[in-house]
Amino acid sequence: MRYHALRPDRAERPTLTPQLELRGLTKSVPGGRVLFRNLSLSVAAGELVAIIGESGSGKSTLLNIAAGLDVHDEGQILIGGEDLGLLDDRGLTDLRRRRIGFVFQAFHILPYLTLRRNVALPLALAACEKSEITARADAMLHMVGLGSRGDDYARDLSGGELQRIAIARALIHRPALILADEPTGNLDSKTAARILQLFADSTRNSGSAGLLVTHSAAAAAIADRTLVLTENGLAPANV
Ligand SMILES: Nc1ncnc2c1ncn2[C@@H]1O[C@H](COP(=O)(O)OP(=O)(O)OP(=O)(O)O)[C@@H](O)[C@H]1O
Repeated sequence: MRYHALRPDRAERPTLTPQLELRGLTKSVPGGRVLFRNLSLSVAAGELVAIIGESGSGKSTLLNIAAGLDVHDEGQILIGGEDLGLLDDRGLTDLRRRRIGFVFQAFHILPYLTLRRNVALPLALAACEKSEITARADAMLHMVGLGSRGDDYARDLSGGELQRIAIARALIHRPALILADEPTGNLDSKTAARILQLFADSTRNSGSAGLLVTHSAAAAAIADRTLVLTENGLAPANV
């Protein structure tokens, strides 16, 4: 278990407004089974929190709830201080585009687009100038070590390269919150370790709050805090 006190660079930082706040969340699934009750969590800008837990405990469901993609029974979710419960469908969609980045295990990268266009997709939806989109996409490709490959097609990439593109795309619009669901599940352990380090560094450098669901001890070790999900909410994990 790592504590902030072990990281002087983080301990000296002034307290920041949490980018993600979950307050008293309860979620049950059809049939009445309660996945978790009264769950609370606060994640600051630049902080990376790993969530572990048994298969079926509700980790992916929790990420989806944090993004407003699934509904909860009770509780409140704030992203960058904005209360999701006060938004209609359109407001939620807009908030997701502006403030959230996703990295999924299955990548969701479009094979017949170039790497530059894949990475730039969140900006295209935000209606930026074309020159700015290209410059920012190229900067993100550079950050993930694929700076010379913007014109290549995603269909030609390896699993590790695809995951780097997914990270670049998730961060390009400088989201308040980045959510990652088992981002290295398909990768060999050496590639997974590199991708995780990249994910952690990029999240911290972008000043995003990161929430990472994982089964991997290596992934948990790279986070600032690791929490285990149970029916009673989140508790510090012994890793
Ligand atoms: N809409 C739903 N209807 C019925 N059951 C659901 C629904 N959504 C989630 N569940 C159940 O809730 C449980 C939690 O699922 P979830 O995918 O969040 O778990 P997880 O912790 O991410 O699992 P894993 O580690 O295996 O990926 C599962 O048993 C799943 O079948």
